[in-house]
Amino acid sequence: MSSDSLVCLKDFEKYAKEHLNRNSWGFFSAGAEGCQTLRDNEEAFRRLRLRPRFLRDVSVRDMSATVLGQRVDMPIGISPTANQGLASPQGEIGTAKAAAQFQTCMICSTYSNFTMEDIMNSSPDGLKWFQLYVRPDRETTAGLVRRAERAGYKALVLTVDLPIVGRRYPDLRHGFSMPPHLRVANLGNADLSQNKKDRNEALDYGMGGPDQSSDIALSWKDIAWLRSICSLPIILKGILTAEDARLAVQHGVDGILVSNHGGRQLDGVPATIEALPEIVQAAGDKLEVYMDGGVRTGTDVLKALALGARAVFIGRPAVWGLCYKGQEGVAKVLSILKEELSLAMALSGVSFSQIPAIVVSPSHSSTRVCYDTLCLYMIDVYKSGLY
Ligand SMILES: Cc1cc2nc3c(=O)[nH]c(=O)nc-3n(C[C@H](O)[C@H](O)[C@H](O)COP(=O)(O)O)c2cc1C
Ligand SMILES: CCCCCCC(=O)C(=O)O
Repeated sequence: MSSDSLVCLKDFEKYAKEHLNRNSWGFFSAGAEGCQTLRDNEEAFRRLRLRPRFLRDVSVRDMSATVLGQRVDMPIGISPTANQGLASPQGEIGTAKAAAQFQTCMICSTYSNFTMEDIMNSSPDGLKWFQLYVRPDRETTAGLVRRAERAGYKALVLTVDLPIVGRRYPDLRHGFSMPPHLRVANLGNADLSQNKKDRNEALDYGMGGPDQSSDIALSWKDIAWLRSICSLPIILKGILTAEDARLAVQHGVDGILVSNHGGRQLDGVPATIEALPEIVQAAGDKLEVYMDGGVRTGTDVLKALALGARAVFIGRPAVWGLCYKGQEGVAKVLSILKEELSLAMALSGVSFSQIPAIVVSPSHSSTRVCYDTLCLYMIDVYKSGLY
């Protein structure tokens, strides 16, 4: 299949579905339980409408942004996904090189198949953050954090929405297993993947089972502990409410990545694009807010930016690209999204991807966002009843 025939991210999803085996496709595509949230992440974008403005000279569109003081060429980064070796032998190294090629941010999972050092060394000039799962053994966790800092990662992304792994039916039905050639590289191949027969132990990660791999007792006080062992900025990934956003501010966190783990954890939580506005409002100018979940087109990116995200991240679409052609496939996915964002900006009269000010008006049925000194209205059709 030539790359010309894949023109949108959904084409890459189709390709991955046709080419991955059941084990890998099941792992990458799964959502939790009935997959309400998984579906809603994409559908909620479709419920939003853009109000374009014209005659605004859109001949130059600047898509660059800064995240925690670091410049990126576009406000579209790559979220952490475990086990990218299931999609391509290039694994996380292919993804990292593509992200560096586009001068954008890649978040590397604790559960990568290459070590964080190998990933960094493959593309040292690209901006990388390290995603952390806090393990019950604090010494192991501290070791990961220190290694990430030493290797050159610029932030710690602490995932907070996975005290226990969600119930994902495909993994339960078929018994997810890691092929023997892949390893959980950062943990020296800790026993996270041994073809367990017991379907209740789902992902072989031991989550919630006897060999628990994530610290279920993790709490707000541990932010101070993390701060005490490293000097990297801390981003919380998985926050979905204004209440928790306010706590994040109180605990001196540097950023929030609004996420529902791609619909893989608690089914029934809001789509991330719906959760975003209350978090942006609660965070004010105290910390940076990013989002992921269901971003599939340039207009999705524009909607998230208009609702106050500083940048968006993609999870599965990068994996689909990787499956298609390794680094080249991920680069193609990024180039499509970038091109679509550029087009969406031109067609809506927007010249910059950074938002100087946000005004959320609770009394109004729409959320009013000052964008590039213009006003762009995002109308939630459910709330407004206008359509
Ligand atoms: C196969 C897969 C593996 C994931 N692994 C991780 C992980 O290791 N750490 C993490 O914080 N989030 C992980 N996530 C969640 C993603 O970081 C991200 O939140 C989600 O995929 C975004 O939604 P999208 O796939 O619709 O873009 C994973 C998601 C998928 C689909
Ligand atoms: C101990 C954590 C296992 C999680 C595996 C990776 C992940 O986040 C996922 O959604 O899958």
